Amino acid sequence: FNREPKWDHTDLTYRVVNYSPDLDGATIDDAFSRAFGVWGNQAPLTFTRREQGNVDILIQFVSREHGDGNAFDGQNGVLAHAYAPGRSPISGDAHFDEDELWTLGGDNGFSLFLVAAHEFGHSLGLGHSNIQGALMFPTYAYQANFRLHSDDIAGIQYLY
Ligand SMILES: COc1ccc(S(=O)(=O)[C@H](CC(=O)O)C(F)F)cc1
Ligand SMILES: [Zn+2]
Repeated sequence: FNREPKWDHTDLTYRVVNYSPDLDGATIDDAFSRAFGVWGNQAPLTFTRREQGNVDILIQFVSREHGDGNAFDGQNGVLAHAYAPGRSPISGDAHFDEDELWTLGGDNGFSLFLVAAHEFGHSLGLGHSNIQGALMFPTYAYQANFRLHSDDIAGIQYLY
């Protein structure tokens, strides 16, 4: 998606518009908070959740065509997508495919924490890494004990 360099502020806000039925609300909120923390630990960025009003990063669970011209594809395939920083309303927003089974453990389904951490990388301006093992590598691979790769750290510290 259109690539803006980075946010012009570091106190970022986000709102969870709706929740997946796959996990309870508190678990989803915690997964998103931990996913933002992955990046907040490496750069001078803060992330504040807002219950309503204008925010930088709008988070939604949606399926198929959902109004941005980038329809989701049902179960598997594309799991989520996110928009780069910028001034347009959709800039920074992250959409998660509701046709996936969202979980946290490594068994069936996809880790909402891992996918969110990757998507929020895009929301912050990161592209894909060519290093397998990096969070920003373009394909999903479950990691039981998640660790950010040095390439991910280099990327976020280059930007902020
Ligand atoms: C580890 O996090 C992710 C890996 C792969 C994906 S994806 O397979 O949905 C990817 C979307 C993306 O790169 O964000 C693909 F292009 F559709 C999403 C999150
Ligand atoms: Zn990606």
